[in-house]
Amino acid sequence: MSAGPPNEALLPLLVAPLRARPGRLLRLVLWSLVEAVPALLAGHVVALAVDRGFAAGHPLRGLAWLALMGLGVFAGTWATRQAYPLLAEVVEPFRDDLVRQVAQGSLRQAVSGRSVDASGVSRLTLQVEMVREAYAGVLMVVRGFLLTVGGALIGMVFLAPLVLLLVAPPLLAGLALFLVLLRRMATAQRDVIVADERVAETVGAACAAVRDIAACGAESGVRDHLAERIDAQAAASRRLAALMPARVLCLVVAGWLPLLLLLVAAPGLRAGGLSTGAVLGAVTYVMSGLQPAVRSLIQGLGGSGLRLAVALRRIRAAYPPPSPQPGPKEDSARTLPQPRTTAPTAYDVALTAVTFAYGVGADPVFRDLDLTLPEGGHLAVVGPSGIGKSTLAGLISGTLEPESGQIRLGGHPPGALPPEALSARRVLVPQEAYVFSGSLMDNLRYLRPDACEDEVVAAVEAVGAAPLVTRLGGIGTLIDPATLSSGERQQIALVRAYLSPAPLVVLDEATCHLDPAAEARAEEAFTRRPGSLVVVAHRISSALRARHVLVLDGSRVVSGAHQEVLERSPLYRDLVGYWSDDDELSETGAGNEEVPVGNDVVVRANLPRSRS
Ligand SMILES: Nc1ncnc2c1ncn2[C@@H]1O[C@H](COP(=O)(O)OP(=O)(O)OP(=O)(O)O)[C@@H](O)[C@H]1O
Repeated sequence: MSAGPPNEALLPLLVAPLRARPGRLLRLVLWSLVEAVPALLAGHVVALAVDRGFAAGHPLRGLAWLALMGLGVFAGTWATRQAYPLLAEVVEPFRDDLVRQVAQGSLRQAVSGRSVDASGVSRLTLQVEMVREAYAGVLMVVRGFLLTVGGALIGMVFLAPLVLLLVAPPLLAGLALFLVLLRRMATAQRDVIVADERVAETVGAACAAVRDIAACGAESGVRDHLAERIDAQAAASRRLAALMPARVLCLVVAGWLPLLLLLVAAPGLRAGGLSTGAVLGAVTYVMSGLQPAVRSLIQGLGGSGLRLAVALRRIRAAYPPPSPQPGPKEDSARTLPQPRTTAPTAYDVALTAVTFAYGVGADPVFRDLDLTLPEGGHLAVVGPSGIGKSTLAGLISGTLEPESGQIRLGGHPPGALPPEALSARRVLVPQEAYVFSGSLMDNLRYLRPDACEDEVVAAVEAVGAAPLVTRLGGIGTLIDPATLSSGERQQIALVRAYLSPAPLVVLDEATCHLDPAAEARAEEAFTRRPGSLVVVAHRISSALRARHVLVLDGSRVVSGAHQEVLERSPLYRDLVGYWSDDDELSETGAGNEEVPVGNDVVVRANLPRSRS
């Protein structure tokens, strides 16, 4: 999961749910205006009650004014009751949108061959709940602040405009101070969450590997590593805690300083002609309006607001919304996918001195590997089981990062490309195909939602999945992945990849559950598809179809055209020789099925074990 927030402004994100529901927003504003009545009237009513009632020797009249205020409070409370359900109607769809975003982001990662961190997904869904609560809290606090402070300031304008000069400057200064502080607190809060997650990650990994740690005597190393992360967590928490007292300063400046100035200036105001009631009314506006509103704002934004900002940014960073899909193409272009027109990005592949190992201390699967695949290339990767074919597919596709060396996909490190840009360049179909519950149509065009029905049908035909689609009941049918065989799932994933706009297709034994004829049909379709093709060969026939072959045989890497590799690689000669020596099988071509390249049957094909 990404640790840092994207540079995305939060305000538009928070305002968008309100703007998306203008009717509710209007009703909310109207009820809020009614809610503002007590804040607006408070100072005036007190001034009238004092000047015309209590101070003028008419206590009953004074009480009557205060009773009028009671009516205003009652109206405000009734309006609050009406406004709450409207707030819920804004907040709940906002939560639904976020959940949808997390679910769709996970799906996109799964179908494009990226591994999905299940615990990360569950952490994020918890964060969605946190965002929902915090968003509701922030809406309440900000709305309350605007109503109360707005009402009090307008009330003061009508009561005694001079008072505003004493109240507004410290109020604005305190709020400005708080905004500056809020930015620093948001950064500190994010650091605390990231540090928390790092501790959880280390503890989780250590618990899972406790036997290995004990067996290797690595306890002290793990302990030191964990201690480092706990110290970092404590330091982040201390940094956040150190900022908290500054909130009090903001409250003092924005909430208490206006009151102090008012009290100090009271004799002068009285001497200038302001009545006792008006001075008391101004004090009421500050004490019962401004001050509580400022306190709620500072506490609310400093608590819920920070959680909202950090959690929302992390969700957006982990699962950015998909970029808008291009509109449907002209009818004449609907029969085949057009990768180069929909994704006009470069997609040549270049690996330079790439070294990769699974974990520190493990033997590298590749050391100083160089490989180039120009745009439009067709490469088959051949080698015994466990030699690194899937690892190579992962490196090319950006699901694995090299330990050293460079990988470039269209000139960019694939692992560093944003998910959308990566999906626009390449599609990886792993051995275990991913199919989700839903309509077959949604599954097939998941990587190209704008594909029209003709395009989907053409892709189904091309890949040879028409009998499967007919058997399932047509492309509109709902499917349950659990009822599909591995081969059927592979066919669905192959059509999905064929339809995708990505010009580079990486098939990692993606046809291993198909029979040889079905495999040939699918692979030939991808060969005709515009763009590049990398096939991790399950059968040697895949290599015979490719323009270039890369043989990984443990001690070295041999690549070139079929004939060239045949001359240079004994392993490749063995594989192809076995295939062509078997007359009965070679006549039909179905013999390919008997010479799998990438699993244990290789041993039975008389390949020396030392080569693997
Ligand atoms: N996630 C992993 N963690 C640790 N080691 C791994 C991991 N995945 C693969 N390996 C190891 O890396 C080496 C290369 O594996 P890889 O899956 O790339 O080989 P392969 O040629 O694709 O094999 P196969 O044909 O059986 O799929 C193997 O020794 C394998 O055990």
